Amino acid sequence: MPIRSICVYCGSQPGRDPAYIEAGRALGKSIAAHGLRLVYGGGTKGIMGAVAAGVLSNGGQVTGIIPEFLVDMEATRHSLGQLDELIVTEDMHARKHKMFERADAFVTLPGGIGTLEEIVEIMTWAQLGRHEKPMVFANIGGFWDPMLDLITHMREQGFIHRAHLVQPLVIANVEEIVPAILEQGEERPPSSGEDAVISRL
Ligand SMILES: Nc1ncnc2c1ncn2[C@@H]1O[C@H](COP(=O)(O)O)[C@@H](O)[C@H]1O
Repeated sequence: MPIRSICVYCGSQPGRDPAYIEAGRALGKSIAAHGLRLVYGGGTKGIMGAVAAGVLSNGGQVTGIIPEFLVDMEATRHSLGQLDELIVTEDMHARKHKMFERADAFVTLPGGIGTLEEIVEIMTWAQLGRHEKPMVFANIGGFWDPMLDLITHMREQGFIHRAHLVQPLVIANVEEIVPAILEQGEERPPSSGEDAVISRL
């Protein structure tokens, strides 16, 4: 499956550790350097803004997908105008579906409830066999460890069915994320997904 675009889910806030913003910028830079398009939620603040800035300042392409009601919560409409593609949707459901359609892979940086909901939905759709797109937890400073422990607990307790379909990569080093996705995209067709690239749950 050729990888042309990567959807990044992340916090609309910067978080406490400056490493999160740095990771956002570095991931954006890496996406641009590999000639891929960023698909994201259109936010210009927090880690979302850092990822988009990282892509744009390195000559990359960005699609922002944002529901109408969030546009006016952004700092300036001008900053949204800097994206090379802006899609305004009617509501959150349409936004998430459009992000899914437009992306060939998904990366989750640190974030809050919104970020959590987005990646959990994508994992749910993988479990249901709706897609085989690569999914990555960018485990900056171990941020996702509690979530990964919970998923392991669910699996051990027999609540994750078709577990072979829900095998996100867990990668702590931002520089390794895009290469790992590209490698999985090359390897993957049909029913694979069993081999570890970096580390899997
Ligand atoms: N200002 C915002 N612009 C775009 N999207 C936003 C904004 N604020 C929140 N969101 C939504 O929340 C997630 C990230 O949520 P966190 O709770 O900060 O993790 C983002 O993808 C949007 O769905």
